[in-house]
Amino acid sequence: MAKLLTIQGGKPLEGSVRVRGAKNLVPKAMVASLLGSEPSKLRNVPEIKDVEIVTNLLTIHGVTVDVEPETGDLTLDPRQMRNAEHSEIDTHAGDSRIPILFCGPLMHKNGEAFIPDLGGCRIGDRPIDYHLEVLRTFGAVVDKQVTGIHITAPKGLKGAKLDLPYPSVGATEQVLLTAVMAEGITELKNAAVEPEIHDLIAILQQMGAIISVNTDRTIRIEGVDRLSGFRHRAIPDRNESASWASAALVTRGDIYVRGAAQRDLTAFLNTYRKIGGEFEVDDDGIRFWHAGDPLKPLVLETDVHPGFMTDWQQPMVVALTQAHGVSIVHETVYENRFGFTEALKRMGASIQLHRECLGSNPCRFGQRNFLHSAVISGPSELKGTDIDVPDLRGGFSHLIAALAAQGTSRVTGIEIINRGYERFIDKIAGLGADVEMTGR
Ligand SMILES: CC(=O)N[C@H]1[C@@H](OP(=O)(O)OP(=O)(O)OC[C@H]2O[C@@H](n3ccc(=O)[nH]c3=O)[C@H](O)[C@@H]2O)O[C@H](CO)[C@@H](O)[C@@H]1O
Ligand SMILES: C=C(OP(=O)(O)O)C(=O)O
Repeated sequence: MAKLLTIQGGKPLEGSVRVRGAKNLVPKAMVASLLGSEPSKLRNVPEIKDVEIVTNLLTIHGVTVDVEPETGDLTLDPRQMRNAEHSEIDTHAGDSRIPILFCGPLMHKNGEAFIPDLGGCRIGDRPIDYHLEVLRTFGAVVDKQVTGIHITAPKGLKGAKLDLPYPSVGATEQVLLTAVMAEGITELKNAAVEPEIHDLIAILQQMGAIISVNTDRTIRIEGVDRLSGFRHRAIPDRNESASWASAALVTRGDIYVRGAAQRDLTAFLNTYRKIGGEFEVDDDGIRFWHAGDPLKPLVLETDVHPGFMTDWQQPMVVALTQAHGVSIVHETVYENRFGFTEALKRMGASIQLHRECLGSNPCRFGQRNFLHSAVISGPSELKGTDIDVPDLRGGFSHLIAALAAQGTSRVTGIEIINRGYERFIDKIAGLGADVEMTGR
């Protein structure tokens, strides 16, 4: 029988949760360890599915990965690295987006890479054209095959002048992980500058890389012949922190998020204050709570860093269903990130989706046929329903809507949420939620 989570809603979430290393950094740091001639140690690693997937991928490439789940200490030893069989790699097709980042390290170390079809949240087309274009500019030869891509560098990888059409996080990481050991200098314009990118740069610098970041989104990398290992504590997961903050608002609760870092949440905290949420920062985390006054509607646009992160959008939309008035959310990073609102509407929320750009940020989706703006009228009384989780953040958003709703919700597909939220059922139960898991 498939796993089923039954939620009796209507109780405020109250108490404390711990957030560990960022889902959007930890797997990339693990990939970086491939570049080292010595073992690396990563601390603050959460027990999430994406870490398990990358552990398996590294293991089949001969890397020894030792994990202490309780302390979150991970040791990665690449000294026996080897090429993996395509059939072994194929078993990870569709699991996550991380395999595409193996290209540079595997080409540097093994002379070739085979990358399976990617997974990740279905929130848009998510092409990899920028990745392939930058790899080709470094000198790679890309052979698209039926089950993935085979990539080689017969003449070696050489530093290049690159300019991304959009500041893609993944493509920036692709450049970093390839350029650090490419011959000569790489200059990347229009790079992503998310906190997770800076953390990856810190890791690569520890390994011996030479990387500078300018204020104009330009990153300059001087290739080196050899990298050693790193010892690093992963930055906390700002997206999980923001998710719990929204959960406190939606359920009229009070949640202390141990490990949350204010530095990486500036845009989120500004929005949280505008909607009427309260927060208090201390040395160990941030307390988030609903102050009791009616929540205020907002006009919000997602953007690349330092803007309002797209991964915060979905839980925040649930909070906006409880605000008094009309809110507008313009999603400018992914063309199709409002699919999760269908279940919210079934729960009683009033949300209309629009193809037009309802905002002032230049957006790539305006002249195309994508429902990427939402108008939310609140407050709505939410009622429990049956839900099948569509994607990671959409799934968490459905959970918090169900926790706030009157009545019972039955949620399937919750495994998807494990990709980025560590022990989330224990956490919501610890915050006082009335939940029951059945099935396996
Ligand atoms: C594992 C991970 O870290 N995932 C995060 C990462 O995803 P990811 O790195 O996949 O996201 P990108 O920043 O690359 O994507 C941003 C936009 O660029 C487009 N694009 C990207 C690459 C490409 O080759 N061609 C192209 O058109 C995408 O379709 C999307 O519209 O950054 C996103 C934006 O902050 C976050 O939402 C994800 O949580
Ligand atoms: C979109 C996300 O992740 P991924 O890129 O791994 O699909 C996310 O974390 O919200």
